[in-house]
Amino acid sequence: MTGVPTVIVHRDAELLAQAVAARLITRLVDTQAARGSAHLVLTGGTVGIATLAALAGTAARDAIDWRALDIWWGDERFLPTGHPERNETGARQALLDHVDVDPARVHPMPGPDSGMTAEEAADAYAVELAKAARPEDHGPVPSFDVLLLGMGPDGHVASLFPGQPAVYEEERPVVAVHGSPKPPPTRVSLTFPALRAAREIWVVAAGEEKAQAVRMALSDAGPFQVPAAGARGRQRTLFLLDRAAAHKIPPSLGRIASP
Ligand SMILES: O=C(O)[C@H](O)[C@@H](O)[C@H](O)[C@H](O)COP(=O)(O)O
Repeated sequence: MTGVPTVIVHRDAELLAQAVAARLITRLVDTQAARGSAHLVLTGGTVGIATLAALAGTAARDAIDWRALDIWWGDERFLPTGHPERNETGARQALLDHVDVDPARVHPMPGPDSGMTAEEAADAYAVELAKAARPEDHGPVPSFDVLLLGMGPDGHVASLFPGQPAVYEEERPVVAVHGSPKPPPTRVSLTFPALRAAREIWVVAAGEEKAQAVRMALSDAGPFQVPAAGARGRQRTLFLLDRAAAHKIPPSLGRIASP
C-alpha cells in the first residue's frame, strides 16, 4: 500500500458525479497524450453509474480517444449478459452505448450465460488481464491508470466484503465470491493484489450511510475488516466524497472543493 489518500469533498452526490467525470476526462486525456492509450476500471453502484452518466452528458467527453481505451470491471454480479442488475449493463446504458469504444477493448466479466461457473469466469478474466499486461507492469494485470471503486456502508469495495475469503486472497487477481451480503450472492471480483496494481485508485462515495465506513477506511482500520482501507493505488489514492459521506472524518483531512 502506498501513500496517504487525498480526500476531496464536494457539496452533494450530483456535483460529486459531475466532478469525478470531469477529473476522469483530464486524467484519461493526459494518459493518452503520454502513452497513447489508457486502462480504466469501472465500478457498479449508485455513484459509480451516476459518474458514467455525468461523463456521457459532458461535451468534453469527446476529448477522450474512446478507441484507445481499455475498459475493465472491478467486480461483477454473476448474472447473465444484459441482466439489468449487472454492473456491465448499467455502464453500457449510462455511457458505453453512447461513445465510440472499441468493442474488442471492452472487457466485461463473464456471466453464467457463458456456460462457466463463477470460479471459471474468474479464471477466464485473469487470463484476459494477463494478456493485456506488459513486461513493465507489476504482475499479471495491466497497470490500470484509474480504478474506480464505490464503497458500501460496511466498507466493502468491488466485491471484497469484510471478513470474507476474497479479502484474504494474496495470489489470484480475480476470484469468485459466494454469499455476498449485498445481493446478488454470487459475484466475481478483482482481489487486493489486482487493485494494488493500479496507478490510481479513486474511491467514490456519497451519503450519510457511508460516513462511518469512510472514517474507518481513512483511519488505521485493517483491510480485512474494512476493505476500503486496503484500496491504495501505487501512485495515488483519492477519496472523492460528498459532504454527507465525509462528515465523520477529521476536518483536517478533507479538502472542500465545492462551496
Ligand atoms: O456490485 C456492486 O454493487 C459494486 O461494485 C459495489 O462494490 C458498489 O460499488 C458499492 O456497493 C457501492 O454501491 P452504492 O454506491 O450503490 O452504495
